[in-house]
Amino acid sequence: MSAPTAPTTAIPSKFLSHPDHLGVVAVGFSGGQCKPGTEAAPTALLSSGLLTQLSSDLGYTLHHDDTVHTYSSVLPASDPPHRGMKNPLSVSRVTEALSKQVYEHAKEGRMVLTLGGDHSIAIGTVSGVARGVKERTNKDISVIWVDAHADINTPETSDSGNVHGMPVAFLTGLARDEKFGWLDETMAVGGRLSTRKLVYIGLRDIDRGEKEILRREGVRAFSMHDIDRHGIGKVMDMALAHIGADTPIHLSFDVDALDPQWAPSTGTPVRGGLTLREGDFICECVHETGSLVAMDLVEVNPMLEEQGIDATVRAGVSLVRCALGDTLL
Ligand SMILES: NC(=[NH2+])NCCC[C@H](N)C(=O)O
Ligand SMILES: [Mn+2]
Ligand SMILES: [Mn+2]
Repeated sequence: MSAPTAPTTAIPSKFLSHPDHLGVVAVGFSGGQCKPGTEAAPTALLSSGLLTQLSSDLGYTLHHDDTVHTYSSVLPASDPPHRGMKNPLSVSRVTEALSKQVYEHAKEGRMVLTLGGDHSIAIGTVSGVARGVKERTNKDISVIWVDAHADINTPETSDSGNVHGMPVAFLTGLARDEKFGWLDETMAVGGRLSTRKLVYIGLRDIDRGEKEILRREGVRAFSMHDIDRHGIGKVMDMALAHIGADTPIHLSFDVDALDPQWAPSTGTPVRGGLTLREGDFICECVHETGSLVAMDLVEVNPMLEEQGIDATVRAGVSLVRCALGDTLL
């Protein structure tokens, strides 16, 4: 077995057989919430030259089908609410298809980058990565969820019925539904995501029912309060210590973790968030572990706050570059 080769500046990931190969999946989906626009995010991110930067600056070999997937062939003709969830069948079918795409990259031992789309798509990405990594390395992944929100509502605790507020509940098995039967099968290999293998960073807008779940499950969560108190450096030390060095990491980055000053074009902005530099720092630290196996960038909405689109897209590009090994010096 030959030693894995690293991209120009990036640290080769310990858990990938091809750390310099990057699978890219572009997901044009907005059905996990009610504001149109997140389906246009991948095109905005791609046309800013993100992939060229990843190949020429960072040295990745890209595996991308040059398609922004809308999954129109699997979308149902009618999709009535179910247990209060909006578009349940659409979310289920899209995330099922996405899970397979992501799994194909993960099982080859590539790094996987998914450009959303709203955050409901993480049901597909995390399940696909978990299965691929488990089959290849026999290890369970950890998830670092960077977000203003916890996205751990069950259909019953959710006030909005938007599934982008529920992906963590489905991934952990705190919520189950017969419409998401495929998820039980996909996660049968590695088991559901354990709440002990989940770390939140950037939280500041948590629903009452979610607070109860976080407390009851003892989830490791770093809110903006913790970042103010300890500084982002200490918070990252604590977050990564909780995960440990021998665990593959999936980084799911919701752009609304950043303060709206840096990322205004997003559907559920919350003031008092991370600076862009803090967001980049989180990504740099995760990269430095050498444990990263996948990243999602979600909730960019080019149809909102039109004066802020460029800033939001640039912020997104910067986060991805940092997670994939760009360095300041
Ligand atoms: N991925 C997101 N931006 N989620 C926002 C969720 C907001 C709220 N907690 C809800 O359940 O609807
Ligand atoms: Mn959010
Ligand atoms: Mn989110």
